[in-house]
Amino acid sequence: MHGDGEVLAAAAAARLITRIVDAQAARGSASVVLTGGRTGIGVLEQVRHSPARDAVDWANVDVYWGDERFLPDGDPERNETQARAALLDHVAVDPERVHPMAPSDGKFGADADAAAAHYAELLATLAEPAVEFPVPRFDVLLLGVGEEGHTASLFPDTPYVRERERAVVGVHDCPKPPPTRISLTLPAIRSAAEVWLMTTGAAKAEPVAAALGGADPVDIPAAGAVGLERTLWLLDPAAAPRG
Ligand SMILES: O=C(O)[C@H](O)[C@@H](O)[C@H](O)[C@H](O)COP(=O)(O)O
Repeated sequence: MHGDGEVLAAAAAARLITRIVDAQAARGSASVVLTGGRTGIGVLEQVRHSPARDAVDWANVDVYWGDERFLPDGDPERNETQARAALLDHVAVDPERVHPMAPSDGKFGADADAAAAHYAELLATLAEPAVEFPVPRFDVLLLGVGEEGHTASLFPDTPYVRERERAVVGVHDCPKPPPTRISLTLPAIRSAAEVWLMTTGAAKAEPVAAALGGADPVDIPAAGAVGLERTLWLLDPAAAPRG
């Protein structure tokens, strides 16, 4: 990553470190939901390179994923593999508190729906009692944005972006490879305290403008990604709507 993309990733990394430190000061721990894609992984790399990363008590960070590419364990295209290489392998996270989505050669084999249901159960188990939607408190949920407006692995005009009941779904026939994925749904995403949408480049200007302009999430899934307390768009100049 270089140029404006790198500046954006570094700025987002600084914010992320601050957000985690603040959550830990308030509650003793913090929970972060990671995303895939160049920007999301670029931010994790910037966290790794930041001297301020040592202000975080990494053993008290809960790590989740907002979506995963349903591929074998260790596949270089898995979001988990990339997040570990970018950051998690370099800080003292507690392995018990890192919650990747299942790979396609794990306990559920090639059944992405079963793997998704299992992740939903895990989230429900870790949820605080009496929450509206059965997921843990997420202090910050990171997302990227696709050229056609997808976010996490929720693509336009699919049953998955319309899902209302389940927190996690197996996603099939995705236009962006690989075709099979696992994703949090919009209700799960909307249960996060803060949702940060991060993207760069002119190719993203259109979906960003549509989402900020109040598009229907069925057409532009990123438009439906809203945090309970805050929704933050972190953009470089090329992706930002022109005033
Ligand atoms: O696993 C994935 O592919 C994603 O989580 C996906 O939603 C990604 O964040 C966007 O497609 C943006 O990706 P870029 O930052 O690479 O454009």
